[in-house]
Amino acid sequence: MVDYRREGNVAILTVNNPPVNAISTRVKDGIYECISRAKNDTKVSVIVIHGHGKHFIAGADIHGFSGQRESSKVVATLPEVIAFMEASNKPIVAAIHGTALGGGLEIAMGCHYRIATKSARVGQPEVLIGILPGAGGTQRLPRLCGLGPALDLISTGRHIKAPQALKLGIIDKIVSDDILKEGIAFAKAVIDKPLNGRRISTLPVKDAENAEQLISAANASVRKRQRGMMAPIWNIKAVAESIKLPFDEAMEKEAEYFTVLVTSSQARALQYAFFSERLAPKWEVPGVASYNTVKPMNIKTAAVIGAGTMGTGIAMALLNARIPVTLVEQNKQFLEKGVKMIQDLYAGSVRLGKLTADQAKYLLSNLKTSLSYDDLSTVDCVIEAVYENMALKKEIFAKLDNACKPSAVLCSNTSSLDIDEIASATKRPDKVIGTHFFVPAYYMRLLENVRGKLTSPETIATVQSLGVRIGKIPVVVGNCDSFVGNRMLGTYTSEAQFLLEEGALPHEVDSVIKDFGIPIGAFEVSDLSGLDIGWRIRKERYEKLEKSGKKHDPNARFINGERFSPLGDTLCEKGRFGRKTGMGWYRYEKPGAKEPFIDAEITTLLEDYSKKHNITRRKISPQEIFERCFYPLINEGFKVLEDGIATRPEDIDVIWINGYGWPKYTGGPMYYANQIGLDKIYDTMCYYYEQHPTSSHWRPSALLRDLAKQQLPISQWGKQVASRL
Ligand SMILES: CCC/C=C/C(=O)SCCNC(=O)CCNC(=O)[C@H](O)C(C)(C)COP(=O)([O-])OP(=O)([O-])OC[C@H]1O[C@@H](n2cnc3c(N)ncnc32)[C@H](O)[C@@H]1OP(=O)([O-])[O-]
Repeated sequence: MVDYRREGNVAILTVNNPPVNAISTRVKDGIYECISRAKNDTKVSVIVIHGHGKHFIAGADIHGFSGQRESSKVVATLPEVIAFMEASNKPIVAAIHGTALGGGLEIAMGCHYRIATKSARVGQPEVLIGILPGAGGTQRLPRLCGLGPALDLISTGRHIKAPQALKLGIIDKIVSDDILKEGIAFAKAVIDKPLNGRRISTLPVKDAENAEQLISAANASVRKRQRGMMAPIWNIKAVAESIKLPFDEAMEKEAEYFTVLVTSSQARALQYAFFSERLAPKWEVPGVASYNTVKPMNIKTAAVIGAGTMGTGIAMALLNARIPVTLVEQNKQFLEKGVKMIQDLYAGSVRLGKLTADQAKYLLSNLKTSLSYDDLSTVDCVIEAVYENMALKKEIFAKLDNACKPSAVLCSNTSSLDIDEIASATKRPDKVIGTHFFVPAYYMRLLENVRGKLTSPETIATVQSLGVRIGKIPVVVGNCDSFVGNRMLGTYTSEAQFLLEEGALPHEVDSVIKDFGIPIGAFEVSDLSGLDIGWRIRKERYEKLEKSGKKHDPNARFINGERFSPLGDTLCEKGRFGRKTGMGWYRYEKPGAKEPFIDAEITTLLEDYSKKHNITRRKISPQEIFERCFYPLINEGFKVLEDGIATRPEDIDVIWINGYGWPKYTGGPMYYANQIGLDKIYDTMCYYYEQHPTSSHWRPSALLRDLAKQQLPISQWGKQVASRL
């Protein structure tokens, strides 16, 4: 785990714990033993510590916080090992490449010098997994780079690159990529330098005079940006101790706060989410294939059909990953508008300093445009992103099938339509797959990849690997109406509207949702994305219904015996499409404005609606709003697993965290269900099903019923689910 060798008078410690040199108990013990050996070796004058493989050290082993810990051969804890390193009379140099994160940066701060390659990144990301830098990071970082930057880095968990770390004083020098050679040379040059000023724990905290202001600004920022999360608050509290107490006493406080966090349910949930996000690309379709049995095709060029918001966003996601894109539209005007959208967004990134003008120019140079599918004969992959209309999509796929080379993968960005039916328009259904991106597609990390009945494992592997390449978290799901995310969302939006029929107002429902931690309420999001989008899909369904001989009544509160709320249609008929028309479930100052206001017209509309349908309006408690919005959603997640549409509960949680703003610190709907208790959810579902027998989303899932009896942790019942498929 940690190798020791000597080159002349330089002891070289190599941390070797693939894949990221995480600090397991054995790594910690190894470092302690090797430092002891170097201290005792009279031939050694200086010590270099570096990492084997791609990283210096990416932090403590996250498995160790919730799983069983290995027993330690040495008594020292990580903070003690770091103190032991700092106290060494032989200089220690941390030679950093890849990343020095969390405990990795804390170890580097226990060294007397830190050098790094230009591309190396450092940070204290513990907050993102619900804990704090409990090996002295909250005390050494403010001494090293100042209170302000330390509060920022520790409370946000963001990584910074070596040049910025150098400016902040976190590292001493940027060196070439031959990190070990550089480390040895640097070590030799500092052998005789005095160490007193190099022991960070002995230094005063920089910018301590502005402490009050900096701490209150950090707290205000956390309240705004990381609402509901307990770790950022405790991280700030721990850093604040650095200006109140001497180092050793502040370390005791750090340890105390660390214990509070590491045992919290938020930390467990965040760590579960960390591993779930890394599991998602490793797809598995039981009985069919999995990521480690199939090789993806290499996508060198791509095309996007449709230059609207979705199409341009997808094109940018591909361009950002250096994949040349041909953007196709049906007329010049739409195409020009789309290109302008892309140019404007890149110009914005340049203004914000996220890209240089040259980088933006380079990215745009990979964008081609076309009005003809004839230009797509050589592309490896096409992503269709036109509006949701089956006839149109089938027409496009038939044309693509003729225009593209036989090996090209054809993807649809549909958010709800049947992939098999789309694929049936082609002679290559094995190469057709759904790639459901989320708005804005260049930013949102989720990619829901929908496999059809005939989609080949190679096609699944290709879009999964493309997803990773363009910086997404790709999740494979099966084909059903609205797939996983939107299928579950359907229960939540329906129930939110039923609550309005019975007495709640949009802002009351939204505030319960936001209090739970979802950043935007159901009605706010509906106004944001536009009520007309769902209306168009529903109108297509009504037309289908009418074609099958059933007349659709616009006032109907039931469709095929199933409870339905026509409120969304009513609003659309009044031109209330949401933010874009300045009115939807809320009122806005003007079309396009962002801030929603409670609209008395909506209150009257709801009261009239309830009267017309003989519904006695009542005050609905936040608890009932919560259960009615979220329990059917969770239950639908179990149905999705039951149907084999998702194969793992972790995938559902990843979808909800990354596509729908589900608070990560609750782990996602499936993990959260376990925390509430599956038996409690099941009983509540039964209760509401009795009250609302015409809403099938209240019918409890059989899987939920079975699992409710067993009371197992999610990791165990997740395996049971997979073995049933
Ligand atoms: C008192 C103690 C105080 C200190 C606390 C801490 O340090 S807390 C820690 C503070 N540090 C952090 O929070 C850093 C967390 N890590 C990261 O941010 C990124 O992994 C990365 C930037 C290091 C590499 O990104 P990348 O996109 O190149 O790669 P990737 O992300 O896909 O990971 C590759 C594999 O490594 C695995 N794995 C990774 N890290 C850890 C870990 N610490 N542990 C265990 N495993 C870890 C990961 O699961 C995956 O495994 P798989 O699926 O192949 O079996």
